[in-house]
Amino acid sequence: MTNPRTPVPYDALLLLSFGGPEGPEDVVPFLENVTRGRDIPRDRLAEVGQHYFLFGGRSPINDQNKALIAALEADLAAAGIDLPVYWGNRNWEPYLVDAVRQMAADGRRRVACVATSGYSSWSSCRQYLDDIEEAVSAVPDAPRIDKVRWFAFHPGFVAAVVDRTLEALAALPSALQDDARLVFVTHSIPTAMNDESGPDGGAYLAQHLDVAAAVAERVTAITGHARGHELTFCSRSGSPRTPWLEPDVNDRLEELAGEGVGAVVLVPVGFVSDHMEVIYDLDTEALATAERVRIEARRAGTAGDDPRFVAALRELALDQPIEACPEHCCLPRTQA
Ligand SMILES: CC1=C(CCC(=O)O)c2cc3nc(cc4[nH]c(cc5[nH]c(cc1n2)c(C)c5CCC(=O)O)c(CCC(=O)O)c4C)C(CCC(=O)O)=C3C
Ligand SMILES: [Fe+2]
Repeated sequence: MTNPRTPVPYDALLLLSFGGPEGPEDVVPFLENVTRGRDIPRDRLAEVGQHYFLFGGRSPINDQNKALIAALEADLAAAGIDLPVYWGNRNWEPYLVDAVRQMAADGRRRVACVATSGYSSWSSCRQYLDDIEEAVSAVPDAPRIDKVRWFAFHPGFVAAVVDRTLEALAALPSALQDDARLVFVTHSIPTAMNDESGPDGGAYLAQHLDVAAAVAERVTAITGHARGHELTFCSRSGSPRTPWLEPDVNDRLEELAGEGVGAVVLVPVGFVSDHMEVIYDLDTEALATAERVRIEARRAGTAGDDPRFVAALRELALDQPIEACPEHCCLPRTQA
């Protein structure tokens, strides 16, 4: 049952995501799933648990994925493509393995997959490939699943982030808008993980710098005003002895205040929806830091279910055969 409108014989689309707790009783088991086999100190876990409890024990990520799926279904229908969309997560229900089981039961043979993570690295790409391999090997007659590689360079993603950035700029007091600095933010990862990311290493950082520069350039062209931009990091975890990518967004805001910067827009370019890392680490923590150091700050939205981003995901999945990552891509050197 292949689709005449797609050049590749995919018979389903799969959205693969992180998953998040639905209520207070889910928080601890969710965190156990996320950190199984990882070197995360106990007090860091307790602290992250508190972030979830502050929001009633519930992450917004599942609702955001439901909205993205509805938008994908509408986009496919408008493009005249008759393909079912399935959903599976790494760390919470609905689990990937159950989606694979359902696809097998429905007779799907070859599936195009997009993950809610737009950059290369073990955490943001390779781990999802491993999840797919594990789920597929656990299900008899599982379909073949091809996952889209890093996608944040896509003009549809960039256009959505540009618009969210312009909206945040416009929400600043008008006297501060022209000089507001664009502070792009993404999830920190261990520097070793960055060194091993992509086919040649260093891809996680390089990709973010490229996408941030593309967004800043569009914002300059549209507003007719060049403003400084830079990349910062949030959500550092792991052992304090392990180096992670820096500067932390909070530390950088303090420095910017010292340099006399009066206004910033935080642009969460590393994330595709306003999930917990965004509503806690940026909206709760970084915006409080900005207030303390007397910087006027606004947080730009994420691509979310912006129609240009949704169309980009459809194009990336279906317009040409999905190219597999090279064997050694994003693998720790000891495993490569
Ligand atoms: C690169 C990256 C992304 C972006 C790409 C992508 O989206 O995939 C991302 C997204 C997310 N991370 C999330 C949550 C968590 N990440 C953790 C831990 C970690 N993340 C890491 C990296 C990333 N994470 C790393 C290197 C660790 C250390 C442990 C390890 O080496 O694996 C922990 C454990 C506690 C802690 O250590 O902080 C939690 C709870 C949620 C869900 C939010 C919600 O519920 O709304 C989302 C979308
Ligand atoms: Fe994470």
